[in-house]
Amino acid sequence: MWRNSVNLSSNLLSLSKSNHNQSFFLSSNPLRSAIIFAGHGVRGGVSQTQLHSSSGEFPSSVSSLKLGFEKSEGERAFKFSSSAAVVGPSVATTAALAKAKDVAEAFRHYGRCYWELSKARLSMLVVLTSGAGFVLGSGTAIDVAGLCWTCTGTMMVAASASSLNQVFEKNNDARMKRTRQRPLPSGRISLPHAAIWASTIGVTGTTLLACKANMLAAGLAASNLALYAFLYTPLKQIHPVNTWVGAIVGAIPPLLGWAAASGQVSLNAMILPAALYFWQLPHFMALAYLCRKDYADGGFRMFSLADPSGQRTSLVALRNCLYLLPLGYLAYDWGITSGWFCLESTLLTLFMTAGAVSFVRDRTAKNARRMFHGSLLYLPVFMSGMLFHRLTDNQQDLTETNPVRLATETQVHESEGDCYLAKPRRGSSIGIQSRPPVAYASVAPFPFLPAPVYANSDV
Ligand SMILES: CC(C)=CCC/C(C)=C/CC/C(C)=C/COP(=O)(O)OP(=O)(O)O
Repeated sequence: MWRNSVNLSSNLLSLSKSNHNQSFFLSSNPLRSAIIFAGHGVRGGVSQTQLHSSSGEFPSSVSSLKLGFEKSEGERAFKFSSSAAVVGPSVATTAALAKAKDVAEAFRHYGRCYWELSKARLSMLVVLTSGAGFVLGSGTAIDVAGLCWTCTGTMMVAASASSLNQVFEKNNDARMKRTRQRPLPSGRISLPHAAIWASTIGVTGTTLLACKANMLAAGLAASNLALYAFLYTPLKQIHPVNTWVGAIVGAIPPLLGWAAASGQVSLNAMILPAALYFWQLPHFMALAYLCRKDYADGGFRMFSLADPSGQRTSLVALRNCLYLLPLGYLAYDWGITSGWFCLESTLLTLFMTAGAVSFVRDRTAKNARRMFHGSLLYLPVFMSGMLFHRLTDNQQDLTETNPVRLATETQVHESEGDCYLAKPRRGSSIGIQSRPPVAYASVAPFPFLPAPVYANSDV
């Protein structure tokens, strides 16, 4: 590290417009500095210039630099007068470096503020759920570009929702240990700046979804933003029902993804949203129990506040774990995944339920934390399992319309370690076709015989 300090005319460079004898100061605000530099066709006049350097860094702010300039018509170059010819370029370099450093610092500072305002890790989880919904809602081929656009749009709208949430909760966040270091309560960014950031990315993300996915996906994203920022957020200070409203907010992104891929929402689009809805209750009940003092300090009316013993909180968590149990079977029954997912999902849910049972029986912080960590594990495993065992339309097609091919391909897949025996996807035109009895008969006892093809099976 080394320090350059510029010592010009009693440590100041005088920046003046010769016509008006007006001084300009290079602001520590990089934007202002940039505007000052870019906005004037100037010739720099520097006198009694002296440079000295000692160990350390560049001055973090150049606000103490005062340069003398003569305005020169049409000349945009940053030029020094001849009296400064010897040291001029060094001074220019130093000033430019200081300015660049200021700009870089501003980028870092605001970048970090935007990252925190966006609750970036939560928003990325939201994007994962939306991406998973997109893949599940895709037929046979996944539109990768569409997936990327959907994820980008979802990220922007989710970031906007989280930023608005912090704009509205600035004072509450200031009173909570967990949140008082956030950009707004800590004063690192102003309220209007945060609001402008939130609005800009919200509008951009929604527009992106409307243009690159479809209006249904954009509508779901915008409605979800409104639900989170304008209903859930104020409800947190009014009524414990907020957790259930928040669970709806968390459940919508996979539906958004499905809608972006397929242009519609149907019953079989609901498995992942339902999983997210029920999953959030044990997750947030554990959090609300562990942080109940903090929430009370912040003025939030969480369910756990009115339940000092934690009994009702733990029962809500357990009940919602149990609601997760049938989802694996439904995913299989509705033709979304193979039977393996039914098995895996059931085991996984039983694992999380065991955590909830321990919490019900012994309501300690340790058990609440265990249930919380179990919930953290649950979601990625559940989603990965669902994606891994998902059935494409072609695979579902095999189950109903071409049993011979099904039998053959099932053998192939069984030998590969995964059998995708599945029921037809509900609501799919493939799944509801009925086949003439002879077609069934051709499978067994003579599976090698081709099934007769009927031009119109209704006849
Ligand atoms: C597409 C779109 C708009 C998606 C939005 C998804 C989203 C933001 C989900 C968050 C769900 C939720 C209840 C979080 C907790 O917020 P909190 O306010 O209780 O958290 P805090 O106490 O940490 O502020």
